[in-house]
Amino acid sequence: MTAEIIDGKAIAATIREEIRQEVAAMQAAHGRVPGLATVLVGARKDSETYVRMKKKACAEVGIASFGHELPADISQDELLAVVEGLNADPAVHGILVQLPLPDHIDDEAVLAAISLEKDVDGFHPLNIGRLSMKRRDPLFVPCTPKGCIELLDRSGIEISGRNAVVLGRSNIVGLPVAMLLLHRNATLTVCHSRTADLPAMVRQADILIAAVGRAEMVKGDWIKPGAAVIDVGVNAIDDANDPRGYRLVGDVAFDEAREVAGAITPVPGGVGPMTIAMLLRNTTDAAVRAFGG
Ligand SMILES: Nc1nc(=O)c2c([nH]1)NC[C@@H]1CN(c3ccc(C(=O)N[C@@H](CCC(=O)O)C(=O)O)cc3)C=[N+]21
Repeated sequence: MTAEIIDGKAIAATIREEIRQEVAAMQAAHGRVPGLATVLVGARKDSETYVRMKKKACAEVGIASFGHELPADISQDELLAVVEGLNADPAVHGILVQLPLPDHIDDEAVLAAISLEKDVDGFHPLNIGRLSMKRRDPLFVPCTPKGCIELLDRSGIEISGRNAVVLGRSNIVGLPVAMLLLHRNATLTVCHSRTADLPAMVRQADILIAAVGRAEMVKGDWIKPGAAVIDVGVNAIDDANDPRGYRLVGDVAFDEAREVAGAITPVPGGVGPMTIAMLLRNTTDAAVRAFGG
C-alpha cells in the first residue's frame, strides 16, 4: 500500500482563505480587524524565521500584526512590562511570545502574565489546566496540537475508539495533543525516552503523532499497516545539495513509512503550515470575542 499524503500546505491554505473571508466580513461590520502582537526576544535565526512567517500570514488574511523585537539581555521585569502593555492595548487581540526565551527569563512567569483572553498560543497555565480537565474548555488550544487534530478531521480520519500513540511529552506538543485525542475518545498511549520497546508500542497505533524532535527515528516497520501518521518533527539535517546547506526532515522516515501507512503528513508541508493557520484561527476567535460575537 502507498499512503495518501495529507497535504498540510493545501489544507492550511483552505483555512487561511476561510479566515480571510471572516476578517473581511468583520472589517465590513465593525470597521475593525483582529490584531496579533508578536514578541521576539533576542536574535535566534529560527525564531526570527518563524515570527516573519507568522507576520506574513497575518498580512495575507487581513489580520494586523504588531512586531516587538527586544534585546536578548532584556530583564524579566522589562519583558513583563511589554506584555502588560499589550494586555491593555485594545488593538491587540492575541499575544504571541516566541519560545524559547533566553535562559535568564522565567518563561512560565511570562506566559502566565498574558491575559487569558489574548493567550492565542494556549500556553497560559490556566488554559493548559483547563485543557487537562474534562468539559472545561480552555479559551485557546495550542496551535500545533490543534493543527494535528484539524488535519485528521479534514482528512476524514476517525479518532473515536481508535488507538492513538503520541511520541513525546513536551508542554507545547506531546502533552496537549494527548489531551485532545483523549477528549475525542481515542485510546491513548504516550511514549517517551524511557518507554520499553518503542517499536512495539508504535505498532499498536491506528493514529501516530510523532513529536520527539529526532530526525527520521520512526522506521517503516514500526508503522501499523493503514495507520494515519502525523509527523510534527522539524529537524534540520546537513545537505550539501540544498542552497541553504540543510534540509528539513520529520521524526518519521517518510519514504519507508509511506509504503505502510494509510495516510501520512510530509515535512515540510504537513503540520508546520497548520500551526500558523491555527494561530490565525485563534487570533480571529479572540477578536470575535472582544467585539462581542
Ligand atoms: N510561542 C511559540 N509559538 C509557536 O507556535 C512556536 C514557538 N513559540 N516556537 C517555535 C515553534 C515552531 N513553530 C513552527 C511554525 C511553523 C512551521 C512551518 O511552517 N514549517 C514549514 C517549513 C518552514 C521552512 O522551510 O523553514 C513546514 O513545515 O512546511 C514550523 C514550526 C512554531 N513554534
